[in-house]
Amino acid sequence: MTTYDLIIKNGKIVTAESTVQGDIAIKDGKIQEVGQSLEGTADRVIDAEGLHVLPGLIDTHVHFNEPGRTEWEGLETGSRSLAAGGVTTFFDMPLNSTPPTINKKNLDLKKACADEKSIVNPRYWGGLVPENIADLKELHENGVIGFKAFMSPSGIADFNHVDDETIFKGMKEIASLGSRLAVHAESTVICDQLAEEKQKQGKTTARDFVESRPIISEIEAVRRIISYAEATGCKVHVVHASSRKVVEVIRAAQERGVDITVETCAHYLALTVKDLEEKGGLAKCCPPLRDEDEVEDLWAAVANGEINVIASDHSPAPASMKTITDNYFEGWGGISGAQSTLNVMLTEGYFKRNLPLEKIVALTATNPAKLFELDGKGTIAKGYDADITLVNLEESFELKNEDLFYRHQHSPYVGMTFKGKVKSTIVAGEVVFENGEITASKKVNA
Ligand SMILES: NC(=O)NC(NC(N)=O)C(=O)[O-]
Ligand SMILES: [Zn+2]
Ligand SMILES: [Zn+2]
Repeated sequence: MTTYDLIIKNGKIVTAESTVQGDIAIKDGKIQEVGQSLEGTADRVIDAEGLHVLPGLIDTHVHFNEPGRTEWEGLETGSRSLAAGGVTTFFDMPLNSTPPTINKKNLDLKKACADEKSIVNPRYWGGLVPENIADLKELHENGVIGFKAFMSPSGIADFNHVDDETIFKGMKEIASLGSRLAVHAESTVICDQLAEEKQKQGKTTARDFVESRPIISEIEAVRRIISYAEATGCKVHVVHASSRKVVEVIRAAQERGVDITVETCAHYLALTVKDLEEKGGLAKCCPPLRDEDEVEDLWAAVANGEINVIASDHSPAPASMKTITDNYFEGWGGISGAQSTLNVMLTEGYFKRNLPLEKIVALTATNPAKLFELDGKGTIAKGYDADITLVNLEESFELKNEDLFYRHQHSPYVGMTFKGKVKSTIVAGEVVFENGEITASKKVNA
């Protein structure tokens, strides 16, 4: 009889294709067998009767800010929060860490931190900034997922946004490497001009801030990047699209044969301008939250297969930087949400809008694995990595600050009631989170 490290028995196994009751046998970090009534013994057997068993989520967009800005988050707290949220792999953004990931030396620094501290699988975006086109090749050779550029100011002094000339040159280089450019697509001209007008008139409410970063600003930047993609052949991934109107522009380009994909984030599907008004800085991000009709339209885009991936864009900061008294142009733009993506998708998607579980798995695990060529990840099947999360769909809970594993225990999702609770998260066969506790063997004393 075969001996395994772990057997997960009798769960409802969800993949992008189907949901089937069965067992999963794991050894040496890999899924060895998936099937009904598997034979064999194991060091540990988890009874998953009544639970759903999903591939661990792949969060393609987080800012963990390490090295250099761990007072905002860090790889230990950041990765723990992911484990608690059922996420087993993350792609860390090149900015907010200091130094930013814009050359191999800096990438090596970040890798060393993650190797020491992360309890889930790390991957890295490289940055494209006006100063580093000569470094892209080496970053690519050292395994970055792709390159992230800002088309408008990033809010971080050591990560400059790209002017049109740099982005064009960068895209030529990235195309020659066969890699992909991820863009923060907002128009500097539109946002800067509108913000200046508003502030001159003393208009600084949440609504004023949102109006200074309108959907057309995203559309303008996306249209420009599409033109450059068509001219250079560079593959493009638009991050955090806040509206279906942005997605429609991308769809039209896809239909012409442009290799362009799109991410949206849980907060654009769960929160509105009203939350920004009520919760203040906790709900401030760029592009900003939109109104309810936009949220519904974005869900329609999700249901219709128009979105490739859903990420958190976890961009945390200390409470002092998130406090807005009356000027919404002040205060850090970035949402703390890494722990809640699956909760949002289950509560707002599966339960409220009948979005099938299989689609949630596709958007949060299978699609990102395929798009970014992560071998052995993104589904539950023989030979794949044993990156898995177990969820109880019957359990509801109200999210409390003390439930959060972030360095700063705040989030616009606090106070919301979610249905569907993560019970365990397994990374390469090791249970790293179980019943509300981190159980990973990796211990960090930093
Ligand atoms: N420097 C950041 O972390 N920026 C992030 N901030 C947001 N989304 O508000 C982002 O992804 O643009
Ligand atoms: Zn961004
Ligand atoms: Zn981001």
